[in-house]
Amino acid sequence: MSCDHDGGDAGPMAKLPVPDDVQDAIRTLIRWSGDDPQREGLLDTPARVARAWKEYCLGYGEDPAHHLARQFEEVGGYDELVLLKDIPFQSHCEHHMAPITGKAAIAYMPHQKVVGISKLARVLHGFAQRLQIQERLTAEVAKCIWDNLQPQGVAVVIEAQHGCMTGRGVKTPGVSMVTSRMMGCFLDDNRSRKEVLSLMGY
Ligand SMILES: Nc1nc2c(ncn2[C@@H]2O[C@H](COP(=O)(O)OP(=O)(O)OP(=O)(O)O)[C@@H](O)[C@H]2O)c(=O)[nH]1
Ligand SMILES: [Zn+2]
Repeated sequence: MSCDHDGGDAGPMAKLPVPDDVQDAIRTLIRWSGDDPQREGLLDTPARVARAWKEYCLGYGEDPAHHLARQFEEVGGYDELVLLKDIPFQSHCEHHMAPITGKAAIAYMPHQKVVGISKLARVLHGFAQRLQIQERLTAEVAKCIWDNLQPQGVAVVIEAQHGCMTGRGVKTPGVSMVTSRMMGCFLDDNRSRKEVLSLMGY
C-alpha cells in the first residue's frame, strides 16, 4: 500500500531543507536571548524554527483570490446575506512577529453568484498566514471578496488577541482588538449593516 506520509508525526514541512544562513540567524537570536545554541536541546531548534516560520507564512506562496475562482450561478434567485462566522485563525504581527489569534466573521450579499463557503475561510487564512497588522488583514480579505465575486456588499469583522500585548510590552492579557471593513450595501445602507452586525453577534 502506498502512502504519502510516513506514519509518524512529521508535518508537511518535515523534509524542507533549511539553508545554513537561516539557521545561523536563529542561532544568533538564541545566543542573544541568553541561551547556548550548542546545548543538546537546542541543536535542532534553528531548523525547527525556520520550518515553523515557513508554515506560519504559507500565505506568501499563494494568491488567495484563486480560492474564489469557482463560482456557482444556480442560486435560485437567492440574494440575501451569506455569513460565515467564528472562523478561528492565527497570524503574526509585523511589528514583533508575535502571534495574533482570533476569529473572523465574513459576510457578503451575493449578486447572481456564490462561492463554496469554505473558500471564505481559505481567503482569510491566505492573508493571515503572513506578517500582518489586523487592520490590513481585515481590509485585504474584504477587498479580495469584493473584487473577485462582485457581490452587492462585503462585511468583515475580526476580533483578535495580540501576543505582543499579552506576553510582553504592556502585558495586558484578555484584551481583544476588533476591526471591521464594510463595502457596498453594508457601507451605504444602515439597515443592511445593522442586520449583518447583529447576525455576527455584535
Ligand atoms: N494598529 C495595530 N497595532 C498593532 C498591531 N499589532 C501590534 N500592534 C502594536 O504596534 C505597536 C508597535 O509600537 P512600537 O512603539 O513601535 O513598539 P514597542 O516599543 O515594542 O511598543 P510596545 O508594544 O508598546 O512595547 C504596539 O503598540 C503594538 O501593540 C496591529 O495589528 N494593529
Ligand atoms: Zn506586535
